Amino acid sequence: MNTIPILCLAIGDRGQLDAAADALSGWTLCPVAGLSEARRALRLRPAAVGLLLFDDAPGGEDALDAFLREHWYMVWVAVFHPPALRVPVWRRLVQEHCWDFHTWPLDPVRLCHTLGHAQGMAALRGGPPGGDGAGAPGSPEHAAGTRCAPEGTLTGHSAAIVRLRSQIGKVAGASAPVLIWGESGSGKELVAKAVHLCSARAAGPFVPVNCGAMPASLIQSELFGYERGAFTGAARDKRGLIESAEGGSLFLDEIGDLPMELQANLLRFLQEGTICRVGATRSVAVNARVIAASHVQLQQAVQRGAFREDLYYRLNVLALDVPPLRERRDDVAALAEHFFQLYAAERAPRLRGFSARAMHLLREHDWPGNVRELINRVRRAMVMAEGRLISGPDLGLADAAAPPDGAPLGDARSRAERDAIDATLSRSGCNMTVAARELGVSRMTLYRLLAKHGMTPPSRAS
Ligand SMILES: Nc1ncnc2c1ncn2[C@@H]1O[C@H](COP(=O)(O)OP(=O)(O)OP(=O)(O)O)[C@@H](O)[C@H]1O
Repeated sequence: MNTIPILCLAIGDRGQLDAAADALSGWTLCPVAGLSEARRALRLRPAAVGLLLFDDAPGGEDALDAFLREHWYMVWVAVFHPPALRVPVWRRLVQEHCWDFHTWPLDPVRLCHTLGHAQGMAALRGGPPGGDGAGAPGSPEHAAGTRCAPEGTLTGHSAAIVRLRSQIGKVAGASAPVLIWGESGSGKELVAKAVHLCSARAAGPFVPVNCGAMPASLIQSELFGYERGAFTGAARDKRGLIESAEGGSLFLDEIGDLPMELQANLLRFLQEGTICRVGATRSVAVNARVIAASHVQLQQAVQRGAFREDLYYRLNVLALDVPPLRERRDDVAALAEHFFQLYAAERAPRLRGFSARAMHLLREHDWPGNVRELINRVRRAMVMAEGRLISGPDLGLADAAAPPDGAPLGDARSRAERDAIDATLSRSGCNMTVAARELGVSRMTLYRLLAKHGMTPPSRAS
């Protein structure tokens, strides 16, 4: 008997449930007819695999589409009569949401085989958010005897994200500093929060500090605090951000931007667990875990003499790499759907989702601004779209013009990127902030792109 439950959902004729039960006698099925019953059943008992049964020409494809989007983390296997697939909307539903399909009448041996594979697939994905998939019997995390960051904290089910979730679980159980590397907008802060939330410090504070955004003149007093009279204007004692992370985690974003003199103070804190407020004569003990992040390889900064080597080794005990979005294209659809739901309040009421072409273009795009760029494009499209489905142009993703004969694809992409930057900069009056926002990337990324294409940054301040 296979005891892992499979949701068996009949759309249309309820008799399909009996036929499925006959074919799958050794399985634990949760039979439901219709979407309301399915939602109720999943609330009571989450399932990682669903069998979707439908007959010839069922109605309600919009509601089913919404239901399947809501339960995107499940692995779905469809069973239908072949004529149903002559209806384009049903063909699209199966194509978009189902991992495999069978046709009536059922072949029990083949179906058992498929469902076994579907369960294996579900275990790899980590299972339902808040359900018993992540770390559940049969899942890789369970086999490895480790905790795993819950799926809800990081959307995606690509192999890279499944691996990252498992690494977060392991790192969270330790107490050493963590160093997170990843391109701008790839999700470093989200990963840092996941480490904190999965750790024994979850009940304590998570204090983020962007070392790159703080003026050098303020950063020492902000981080370490000060005593009354330490400098003009210091009318009373003030705790710094490190002290306010007591019992929790201190997230130092863009650690590579920390001025040299403060790197020494941070090193002392990591070695001794104490800090000295500005103007103080005594040090105070602080119990906070340091999680640092950088979008530049710190080792190169060490070689340039811009980052202390001893601090680098002290921080680089547990390292996590957040892969850029272009290296986990399998996550793009799930992320786009996630943000579509997240910002549902902003969307035009008639908007139902993404066209298949838009999804294709999202998957093909190179995402220099990573997940942040995806958020910006989806939010803008949700406001600007005029049809029922978001199209490629709504997302600012037009089909790339065919490259001239013989031109490699890389050249065409590069030319299109350069043209887009050029046009946006001139539209924005050479304002880097406005242009970066319009392109859906950070200012930092825009500067990097300009350097990559040998373009000169505009001279006016922005
Ligand atoms: N896997 C994910 N699932 C859901 N949201 C994500 C995911 N990855 C990133 N995000 C979202 O994308 C945005 C950018 O992520 P985040 O701020 O963590 O990136 P970052 O690498 O720290 O960026 P920067 O280097 O610019 O500081 C945030 O709104 C974050 O919530």
